[in-house]
Amino acid sequence: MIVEVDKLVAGYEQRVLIRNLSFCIPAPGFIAIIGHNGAGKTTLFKAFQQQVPYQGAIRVLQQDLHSIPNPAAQGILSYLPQKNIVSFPIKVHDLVVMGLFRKKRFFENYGAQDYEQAATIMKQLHLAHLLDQDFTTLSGGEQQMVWLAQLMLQDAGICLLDEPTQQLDVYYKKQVFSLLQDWVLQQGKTVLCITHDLHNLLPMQGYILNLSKPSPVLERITPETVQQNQDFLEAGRPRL
Ligand SMILES: Nc1ncnc2c1ncn2[C@@H]1O[C@H](COP(=O)(O)OP(=O)(O)OP(=O)(O)O)[C@@H](O)[C@H]1O
Repeated sequence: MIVEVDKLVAGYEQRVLIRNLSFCIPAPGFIAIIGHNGAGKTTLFKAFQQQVPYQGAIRVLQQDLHSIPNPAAQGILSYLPQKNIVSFPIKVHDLVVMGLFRKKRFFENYGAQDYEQAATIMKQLHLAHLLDQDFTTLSGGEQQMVWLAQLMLQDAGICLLDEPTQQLDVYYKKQVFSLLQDWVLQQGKTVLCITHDLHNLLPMQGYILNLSKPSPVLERITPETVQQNQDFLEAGRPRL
């Protein structure tokens, strides 16, 4: 079992957002996590990172997440947050290369080979022209692509992506979903991706987990399930 969520209950103080959520991902797969604003999608990722208290269990590779010290440093989990702000000038290649952090000792510098790896990833994403630019001068969408490149370099088995296509134009949205599909099918990664871009899911192989439903379960992505979930979300928001 790659990921197993068992009777998960999580939220903030008086407000329970995730009630008794259970699902299993037995083999590498793509899971689109959808739901209304405030449904608890990011909160689910926070539970994966032990940033909110929860009841129930989250197991990865048959191990309770509570018992794995720093899963990011071990290459088990990587996480791309919704907002990732950098407020100081830094070259794009210096930011991307940091994806190799777990292969470095504290204060060890990145070398020529590391920068080559960073450049290769950026070429794969057709973003090599940005390598030498100051990250803070890039457009929101370009910045998002750079974070994805850094996450690719981390090379973790399970990737948690919080709205990775939020600021992207239609071309890049399509590219990113196709890239995520390649991560799963060719590299055996498991990708949990929060998204509001339901129509981009149509060509994907994988599952939908709709956290706005009263009892969310993994639903295989088909034109019918995408439409059914779109209709469900458009029909109204649950009362809080
Ligand atoms: N630290 C916190 N303390 C109290 N409430 C919080 C905290 N963080 C988030 N919330 C609330 O929990 C609810 C769910 O937040 P969450 O970020 O999980 O939603 P989401 O499904 O990811 O939404 P969106 O689609 O808007 O990103 C929101 O109403 C939010 O205001």
